[in-house]
Amino acid sequence: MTILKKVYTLVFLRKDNKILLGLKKRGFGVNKWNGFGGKVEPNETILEAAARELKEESCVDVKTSELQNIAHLEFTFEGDPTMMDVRVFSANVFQGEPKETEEMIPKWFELNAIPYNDMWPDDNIWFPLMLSGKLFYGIFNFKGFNTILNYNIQELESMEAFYKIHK
Ligand SMILES: CNc1ncnc2c1ncn2[C@@H]1O[C@H](COP(=O)(O)OP(=O)(O)OP(=O)(O)O)[C@@H](O)[C@H]1O
Repeated sequence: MTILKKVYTLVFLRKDNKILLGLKKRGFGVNKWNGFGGKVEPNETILEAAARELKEESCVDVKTSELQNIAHLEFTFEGDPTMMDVRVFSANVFQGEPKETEEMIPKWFELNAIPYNDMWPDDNIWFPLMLSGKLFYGIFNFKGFNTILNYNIQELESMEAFYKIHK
């Protein structure tokens, strides 16, 4: 039974038909390529957390007004009562060049060369929706960290409308 919910951010930068991913050097998702993000702290908004985590992990600055919320993902892991509630954002306006940090090694990838084999297994399910500009809501139920027991994805008309009914 899911009884706890933790809110996370996940930010993808886009430039010239490329997407910025970071190779996680430690902690949850170590050795996987992913967007940049982490837990929302109690004293900040979700947008502030998204910009802060991007800065901490890649040294890139983004204005919160440039972050477009494109998806809501929910991850559960069999036997773990915590649900990860992940707010996904994309931005194509930002300041500074990505640099390696203690947490991530950043790299731009061509959209036809995304390293799905070295990413979370849910990514190759929902990246195509993100890359075709769709808004969506996905839930994924994992067994361990490599097996998806079941999932469901729904395309959305607008994120605002979704959050009006999904609190
Ligand atoms: C299960 N399938 C998944 N697929 C794609 N992305 C996933 C994911 N599960 C977690 N994520 C993302 O991974 C980051 C973890 O963040 P994480 O490093 O744990 O957070 P934070 O930096 O606050 O932690 P510490 O400060 O190290 O405790 C965070 O962006 C979160 O959205």
